[in-house]
Amino acid sequence: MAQSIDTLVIIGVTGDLSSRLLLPALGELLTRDRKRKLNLVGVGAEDWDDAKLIQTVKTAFETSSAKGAAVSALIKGARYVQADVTSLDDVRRFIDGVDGVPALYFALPPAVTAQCCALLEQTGLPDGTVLALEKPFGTDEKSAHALNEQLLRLVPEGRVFRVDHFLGKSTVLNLLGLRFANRVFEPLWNREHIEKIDIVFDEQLGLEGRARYYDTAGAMVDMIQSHLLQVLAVVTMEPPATLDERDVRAGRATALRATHVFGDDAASSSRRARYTGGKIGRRTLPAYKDEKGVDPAHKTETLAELTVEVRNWRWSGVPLTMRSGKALGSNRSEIVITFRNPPEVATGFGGTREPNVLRIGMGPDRMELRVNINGPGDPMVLDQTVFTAEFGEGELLAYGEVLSGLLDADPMLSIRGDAAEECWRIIDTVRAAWADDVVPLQSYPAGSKGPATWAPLG
Ligand SMILES: NC(=O)C1=CN([C@@H]2O[C@H](COP(=O)(O)OP(=O)(O)OC[C@H]3O[C@@H](n4cnc5c(N)ncnc54)[C@H](OP(=O)(O)O)[C@@H]3O)[C@@H](O)[C@H]2O)C=CC1
Ligand SMILES: O=C1O[C@H](COP(=O)(O)O)[C@@H](O)[C@H](O)[C@H]1O
Repeated sequence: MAQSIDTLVIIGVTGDLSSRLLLPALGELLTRDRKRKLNLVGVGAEDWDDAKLIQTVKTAFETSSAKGAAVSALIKGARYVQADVTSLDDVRRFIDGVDGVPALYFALPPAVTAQCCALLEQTGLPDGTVLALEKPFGTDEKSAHALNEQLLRLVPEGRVFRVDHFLGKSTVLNLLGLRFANRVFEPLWNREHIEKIDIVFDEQLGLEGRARYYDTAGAMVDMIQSHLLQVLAVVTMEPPATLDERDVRAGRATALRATHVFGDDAASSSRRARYTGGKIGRRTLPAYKDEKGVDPAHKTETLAELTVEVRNWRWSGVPLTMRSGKALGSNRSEIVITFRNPPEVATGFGGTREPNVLRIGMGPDRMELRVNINGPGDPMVLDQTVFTAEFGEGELLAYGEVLSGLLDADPMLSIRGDAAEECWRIIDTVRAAWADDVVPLQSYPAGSKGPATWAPLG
């Protein structure tokens, strides 16, 4: 812990992200770091007061069993400021009231964040201020670039945190150790030995009342543009010399710069679909188009798939497919690495010819390696056996890792500005093809595996 922030200002503290994800993770972090001294200021448009904020913080902290000196001190001093952060006077008021060096966490709709940042150019910021912005960062490559320029007028790059909580997931962090601290995987981690890589994030969750945001985002922007491309960057990056943010972020950004839609053909490399009514366990879900707040004219996809390639010596020609969707029959969150078959298997062997497969689960955090061995019974008949390892849960929730980096001013888990733009560059041609209806919007019943014609991944 190398604390450099005195006050965490959560702007949009009355919203879902703050109460469901940020505050519980903060409680967990303060439970671990008992010596951390942190003030909390909540900013929101709602007519709340300090007592209401404190009650919200306590309720959120209970969900992560937060306790200890740092927790009690933060709760005692928590302060609420009612403000419309698109009003210059209101922004000036809450900035002037901040003690010490602040981290401003924008837990706001992205368009409101951009408006607020424009006003901060007029008010100025205390020395050392750190800014944390949620995804989606911009709405396309051009707007992400403009937002980067705007932020750099406020603070230097090292103090801008473009948050992607998937980078804080313990399995994604474990990937660094798995890849770069072992002799057995890295020499095989290339086009000579790997046939394909699939990164899958299927959810049973449906819209969950998030139409205001999701109906203009869809699965491609909500999950692939941000989270899954970041996972892909960690899977495909070159070994960093150190875990310093300069090496790790440069490694991820370089991998993303080399990433392109497979064959530059958005039509054959992407698929999209939207759920119709159905049952997930005991829950009955209406069709997405009938959910409250949805405008069917947006043709928002709730399931997206995209195959890309990383154009460098290591990965040339290897298809990397990302898929994410909502209202599916089961939760599935994993990276699946399928190896090429051996060049020759001795004549005389019977049994399986399945390839070696490495599965890395992103919750539950586990690893599974499938290998062919002379199994029980006839020794000339090959069987596939599975080595498994439980990674165990990380010390902190993903947002706890993110907040820890933010409060200690270590941007290793933050997306560098150029990388944020690259992620839009990668998907922008696909979104244009979808807008032109080059790729049909298919459908699948809620609770199913997706459209019946889609081949399963991994
Ligand atoms: N919720 C989630 O699971 C996740 C969210 N995110 C990202 O986090 C961000 C916030 O999302 P989420 O919390 O879900 O959204 P919500 O709509 O639940 O919360 C946004 C908050 O911002 C407040 N707000 C809006 N305009 C203003 C304004 N002018 N002045 C002051 N406060 C304002 C809203 O207040 P009011 O309701 O009164 O308008 C609301 O409390 C988004 O960028 C989202 O993509 C990222 C990962 C997960
Ligand atoms: O950011 C988001 O992530 C969640 C999934 O993340 P998890 O940490 O809850 O597993 C996803 O449901 C949501 O749509 C998306 O906005």
